[in-house]
Amino acid sequence: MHGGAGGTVTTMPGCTADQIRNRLSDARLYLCTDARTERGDLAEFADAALAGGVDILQLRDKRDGVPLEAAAELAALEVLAEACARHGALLAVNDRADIALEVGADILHLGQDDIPVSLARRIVGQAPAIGRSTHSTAQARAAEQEAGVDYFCTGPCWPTPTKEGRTAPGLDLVRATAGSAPQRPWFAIGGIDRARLPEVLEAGAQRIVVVRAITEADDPRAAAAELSAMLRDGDS
Ligand SMILES: Cc1ncc(COP(=O)(O)OP(=O)(O)O)c(N)n1
Ligand SMILES: Cc1nc(C(=O)O)sc1CCOP(=O)(O)O
Ligand SMILES: [Mg+2]
Repeated sequence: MHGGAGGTVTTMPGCTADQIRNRLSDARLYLCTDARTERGDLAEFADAALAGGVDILQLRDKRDGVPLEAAAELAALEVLAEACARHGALLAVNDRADIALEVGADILHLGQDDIPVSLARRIVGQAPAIGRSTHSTAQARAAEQEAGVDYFCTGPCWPTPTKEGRTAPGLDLVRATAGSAPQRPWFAIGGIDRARLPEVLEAGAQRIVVVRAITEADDPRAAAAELSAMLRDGDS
């Protein structure tokens, strides 16, 4: 899918733009993980989550809202790039187009307060998919139409300590988005776990993003496998 093996992270030929978008369209389970610096088990954790069925893996390490320094982010992404390559999953970078370009990421994720999509495209080129966070029906509609955007997320579905201070539009935004039948893939995010997933599916989402439901699980592989099975239950 992407480069990034060995002592330094290098940009290598990855998937074509079409291959990335096909895999994105098939994806159901998207995980954001921190670098697990204290636990020191990032490679083992990533292997477990991906073996359980995670389709997209993003590095999102923001303790108290503060992102990792670039060198630490590149080192963690090298580990995740190798894991994604082992499992055929998509690697996503959060916020930073320069780092996405450097590691040959499949996906760059941008929020409402991040750099404009048009600028990100000039940096990363056409191949990587770009995703957008949305928190209202107006933002979701804009993300569905904005040039250069390949998928979007709606949330938070529930208030979450992972993104403190963000007002939750709740499942109403999921229902409204599902009702508008977007042409681009979209994911529900925020406070989703195994117990709440049936409500999210009932509201009309087919894809989800999670953090704690897998990062804080005693058995990340089993947690991912359970979510993945529930998400794919309706697939033929
Ligand atoms: C897949 C995915 N969805 C949403 C977010 C949140 O992005 P953003 O609003 O820019 O907040 P930060 O994560 O950057 O703090 C995301 N990272 N990934
Ligand atoms: C990173 C992030 N973005 C959100 C958004 O609504 O855009 S909610 C969120 C955190 C999701 O974490 P958890 O699964 O632990 O609740
Ligand atoms: Mg962001």
